[in-house]
Amino acid sequence: MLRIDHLSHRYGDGPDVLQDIELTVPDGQLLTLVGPSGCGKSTLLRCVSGLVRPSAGRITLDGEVVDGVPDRLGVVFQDYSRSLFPWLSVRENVALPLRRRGLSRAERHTAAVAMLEQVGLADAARRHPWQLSGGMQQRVALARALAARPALLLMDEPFGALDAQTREDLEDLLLRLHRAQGMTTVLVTHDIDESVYVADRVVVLASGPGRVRADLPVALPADRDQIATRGLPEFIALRTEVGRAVRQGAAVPPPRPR
Ligand SMILES: Nc1ncnc2c1ncn2[C@@H]1O[C@H](COP(=O)(O)OP(=O)(O)OP(=O)(O)O)[C@@H](O)[C@H]1O
Repeated sequence: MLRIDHLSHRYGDGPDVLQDIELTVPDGQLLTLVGPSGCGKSTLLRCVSGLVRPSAGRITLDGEVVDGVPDRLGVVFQDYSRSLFPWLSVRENVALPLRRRGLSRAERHTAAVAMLEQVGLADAARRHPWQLSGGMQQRVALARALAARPALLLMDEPFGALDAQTREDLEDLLLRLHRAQGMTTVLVTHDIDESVYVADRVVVLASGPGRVRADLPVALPADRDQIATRGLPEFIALRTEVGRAVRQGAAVPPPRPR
């Protein structure tokens, strides 16, 4: 279980970016985090990843205080072109984090190939990241994040740079992998439809300073389908509610339409 307890954060002597965040994420939940630009979503993710030490409060993962990068953590960021090592093959990129788990070279090889099969890229194992499309590179990044079977997966706008069709394919891939591995997942997105489509729960942050504005369970059938699910009245009602909470949570209200 991931627990965020009275977390506040400010950079240097600036104003509070996050204020008194309280969240408990049960094991295996897929939580999406949305909110107006600058409300502190990435900062919260950095705190959870142990990369940023919060100014106040604490984070625990399975009861242990997060005060550095947790062992059983996987991360995927938006910028796939910079997150993969261009001089390593796709398989070597995926196998790299497995070194920390003390696996032999042969075991790392086998685990990486198995993971690449799961993301539909077994045939690309010997290629280099720069020889792949953006969507394929992000599949590699996902395979690398999940190869070591993390307990916690953090994703910051992972599909933001992809075209609409590829984005939908990757959303469905994430759902499949999440079902297979059951890792607790926190995904930051700007896309309100995406935040509802992939989630078990949507948390909306308000800005100035960032705090929890809405915490909404997603009561949609577990089997999601890009066309059928998005057409359900429950989906449409929830995306409207999330959209409204995001707009109300912006520090500066958007201009009224003339
Ligand atoms: N390293 C930093 N030093 C100082 N201020 C920072 C730093 N990183 C972020 N901030 C500030 O903290 C606030 C929250 O930024 P953050 O990137 O966490 O928001 P966000 O909700 O992820 O934004 P966006 O949706 O635009 O990506 C912003 O005002 C930003 O300028």
